[in-house]
Parts: sequence; C-alpha cells; structure tokens
Amino acid sequence: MQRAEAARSALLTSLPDAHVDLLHLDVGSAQSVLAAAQEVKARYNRIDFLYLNAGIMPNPQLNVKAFFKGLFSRNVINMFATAEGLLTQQDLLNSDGLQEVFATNLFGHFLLIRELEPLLCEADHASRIVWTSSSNARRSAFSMEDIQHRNGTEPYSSSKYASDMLSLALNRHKNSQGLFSSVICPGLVMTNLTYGILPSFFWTIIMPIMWLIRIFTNTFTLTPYNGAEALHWLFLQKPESLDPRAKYHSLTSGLGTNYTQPHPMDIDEGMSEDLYSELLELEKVVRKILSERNADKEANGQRE
Ligand SMILES: NC(=O)C1=CN([C@@H]2O[C@H](COP(=O)(O)OP(=O)(O)OC[C@H]3O[C@@H](n4cnc5c(N)ncnc54)[C@H](OP(=O)(O)O)[C@@H]3O)[C@@H](O)[C@H]2O)C=CC1
Ligand SMILES: CC(C)CCC[C@@H](C)[C@H]1CC[C@H]2C3=CC[C@H]4[C@H](C)C(=O)CC[C@]4(C)[C@H]3CC[C@]12C
Repeated sequence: MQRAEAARSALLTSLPDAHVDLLHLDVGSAQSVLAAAQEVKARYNRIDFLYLNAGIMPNPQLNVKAFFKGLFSRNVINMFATAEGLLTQQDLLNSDGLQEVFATNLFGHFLLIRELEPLLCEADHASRIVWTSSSNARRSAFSMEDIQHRNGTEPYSSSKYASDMLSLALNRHKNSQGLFSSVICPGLVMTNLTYGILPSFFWTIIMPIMWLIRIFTNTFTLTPYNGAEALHWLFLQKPESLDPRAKYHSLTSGLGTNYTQPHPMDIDEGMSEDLYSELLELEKVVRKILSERNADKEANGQRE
C-alpha cells in the first residue's frame, strides 16, 4: 500500500479538496477480488467510472533477430507500434490454478465487474468501464480452445485481445442496464513494464532515437502523462457517442502534442459472445473452488 499512499499524497497536493480512499486489491487472486468488492459495496452505493488498468507482462523475451529483420522491412512502423513478432513471455500458474497473465489482465477484472454489477448497472444512471488494452493485442495470439493461453508463448497479446472482445460483449449485454465499456491503448510508455523488457538505463540512452521514431509513429507516447491521454479523453465523452468496436489510442505527435484517435478493432461478435459465455462458466468453477477452500479452512479452524 506504500505506493498507493504516495499516489494519494501526490493527488492531494494538486487537489487538496479531493477525497481519495484506498483499497487493497490483487486482481490476480480471486479471493482478493471478492474481498475487495465486498469492501467497495460496503463503502459506496454507486460507481461512475471503473478504470481497469492493472496488467502484467512477466518474463518478457525480445526476439532480437526478428527486430533487426523488421527494421529493414516495409513493416517497420507497424512493428514499432504493435511489437508484432517481437515479444514472447513465460507464464506461470497462480494460486487459483489459472494462468497468471490471463488471471491478472482479464479474469480478475471480469470477476470484479461481476461482483460490482449492482453498483454498475443502475438503470437511471450511466456507469463506465475503461480497459487499458494494448496495440499488441492480436487475434492470432488468441484461441477460443485455450482462452488462458496455457499452450502458447504470447499470453500478454492473448489476454489483451480477450479484453477487447470482453468489452464488446459487455456493451452488448449491459448497455441497456446503463453500463458502457471502452478500451484504450496508451502507446509505448516508459514504466516498470517496459523496464522489464530492457533495462531503464538502455531506454534512457536511446531516448533521442525514440523521439525520432515518434515522428513516424505517434504511438511512442513515452511518458505516463502522455499515455493517459485517452483515459482522460474518454472521461469527458458521453457514453452513447462512443464506438464499442473501437480502441481509443493515446497518441503523441513529433512535436509533442497529445491526442486521442479511435481505431477499429479486429473482433467478431460471435467470438466475443463465446468468450463471454466461457468466462461465466469459469467464474462458476472458481467460485466453487473458493467456497470449498473456505469451508475446509473453517472446518480445520473448528478442529484446532
Ligand atoms: N507501458 C506500456 O508501454 C504499455 C502498457 N500497457 C498497459 O498499461 C497498464 C499499466 O501498465 P504499466 O503502467 O505500463 O506497467 P507497470 O508495471 O508500471 O504497472 C502495472 C500496474 O498494474 C498493477 N498491477 C499489476 N499486477 C496487479 C495485481 N495482481 N493486482 C493489482 N494491481 C496489479 C500495478 O500495481 P502495483 O504498483 O501496486 O504493483 C501497477 O499499478 C497495463 O495493463 C499494461 O498492459 C499497454 C500498452 C503499453
Ligand atoms: C530503438 C528502440 C526503439 C528499440 C526497442 C525495441 C523493442 C524493445 C520495442 C519496440 C516496440 C516496443 C513495444 C511496442 C508496443 C508496446 C505495447 C503497446 C504494449 O502493450 C507493451 C509494450 C510494447 C510491446 C513495446 C515493448 C518494447 C518494444 C517491443
């Protein structure tokens, strides 16, 4: 909670009248999601905006050969914008027996939404969900037969593609109940995630090269402030005016101007509906495991 305390202090310094509450939540643990949701429901009776920003890319491996091959190809701009063919990750199982990337980037958020539905789906009031997705989300990395990406090497891309599809499905099922979902891509931003791919000193050294690349691809937003452009832009929009099939990109021009641009997502309704059903099924399984685990704990506690 130390980082959260620091963020709260920073917010209160610039906005002294703001009210900032903190809450502990590990989206990678179903138990933690349920406990946090209980706490939210006890504290508040309405949610206006739910930003689903948490995400991980564990053990990233950069394919250096593919990078240099791409550098001299016609696909170079797309390569910088999407990292297509450049990155793989090694994923592990979490304590719920789920793939960690899937659990953190997608399922934990899904469970949170399901738990908070009473606060998000009020007919007389619009609520908004905003997912931090990625331009690295790719249809070919995702398989309906393996939604957790147990068998592949691109769990990050798969989980982000799944979040794009889930957002579409949520709009289809929940718009009539006042819930609207959107996805954004912050662009390439210098954060702990990118420092996991290459060390921070390397990024600092090549910063002038990246400013140069930004002239050709506005996706190199580079700072968290620039990357948050689309998150802020969406906050100002009327939900009915948004396109559920678009991903809203934070972009920064070569001269450093920030703007938001919608790009159509490569998703189909049927597949997003199938994913939604699969997630509802998985939710039942996970809830059952948790209640059995809690019952066991209680029984053991009574015996001791
Ligand atoms: N950096 C980039 O270039 C890009 C990032 N993104 C996405 O942006 C989002 C933010 O990532 P970014 O800031 O770059 O990366 P960081 O690694 O710097 O931050 C990740 C954030 O996610 C939170 N988080 C991670 N795991 C959990 C968890 N199990 N439970 C709760 N919170 C968790 C972290 O919280 P804490 O600090 O408490 O650990 C932290 O706030 C991610 O979804 C990422 O995929 C998308 C495109 C590009
Ligand atoms: C001269 C430098 C620019 C060389 C850097 C090479 C690579 C390490 C990076 C090139 C493109 C980068 C990425 C693109 C898309 C990001 C995506 C939107 C995301 O969600 C997470 C990070 C990215 C995959 C990012 C990672 C580093 C690169 C592959």
